[in-house]
Amino acid sequence: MSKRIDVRNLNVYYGDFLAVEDVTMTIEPCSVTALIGPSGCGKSTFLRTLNRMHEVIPGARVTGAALMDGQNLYGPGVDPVQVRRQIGMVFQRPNPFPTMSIADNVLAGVKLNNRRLGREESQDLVERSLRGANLWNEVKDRLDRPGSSLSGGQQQRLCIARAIAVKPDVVLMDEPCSALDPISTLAIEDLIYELKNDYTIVIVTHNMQQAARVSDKTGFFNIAGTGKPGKLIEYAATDKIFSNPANEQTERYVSGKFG
Ligand SMILES: Nc1ncnc2c1ncn2[C@@H]1O[C@H](COP(=O)(O)OP(=O)(O)OP(=O)(O)O)[C@@H](O)[C@H]1O
Repeated sequence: MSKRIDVRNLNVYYGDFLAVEDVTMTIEPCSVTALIGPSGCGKSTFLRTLNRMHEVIPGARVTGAALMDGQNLYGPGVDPVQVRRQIGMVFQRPNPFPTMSIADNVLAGVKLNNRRLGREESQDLVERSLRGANLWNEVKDRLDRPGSSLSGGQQQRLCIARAIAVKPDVVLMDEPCSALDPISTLAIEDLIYELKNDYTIVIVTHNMQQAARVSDKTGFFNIAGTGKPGKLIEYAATDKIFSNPANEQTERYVSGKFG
């Protein structure tokens, strides 16, 4: 089930370094939200805080709050592993387990969560997840082949199938197409468009055309200079950000004058 995320006055630190300052935004369910901005402005850092993935980096921490349907993801007693089950992530480079079969790759996240599945249930889940990731027709006759036997674009869709197999509420994507050719990129963009019917999607992208094509809302982050924190400069409907932004920095960035 797709859920809303409310970020309130979130600061993100690496040790003493304030990497992202004071972000407040509401990410709507059943929608695609794109995060854009120049290199180093903190898009990926911010994205990772939404499922507490930044905590795998020693010294990384946040202040402020991020709520999912009202529940503070940083509240006392909240298990980050459980947060990551509800809020899945797809990375820049497709990272299937290379020697594991296609079917086992789909089930890998579910098994990590210690769920035992019967044979029929496993087969159903593999098929449903691969259909959900628009990959079923291409792989249905070779489910026992290794994940590494697929093309890069297929591997990325396999990773999306793995992410949705655990039935998350939100899927975070960190530049999911940057390692892919244009045709595979379009396949992933079509998929993102379909996935928003069932999930809240947040995508970091360097590609402004991609943000314009796939997202409903766009957040523009910027940085005042090296060593300064990244900030959310403007957050609005994607049409508005690209055609009539309120902030001059946004206008300069989306019109290609810097970045
Ligand atoms: N693991 C880390 N340890 C310390 N500092 C980090 C770490 N990861 C990122 N940073 C710093 O945090 C700031 C934001 O980096 P981040 O990668 O989030 O930016 P970004 O907007 O996603 O950049 P890009 O578009 O180049 O991927 C940068 O100053 C970066 O050097």
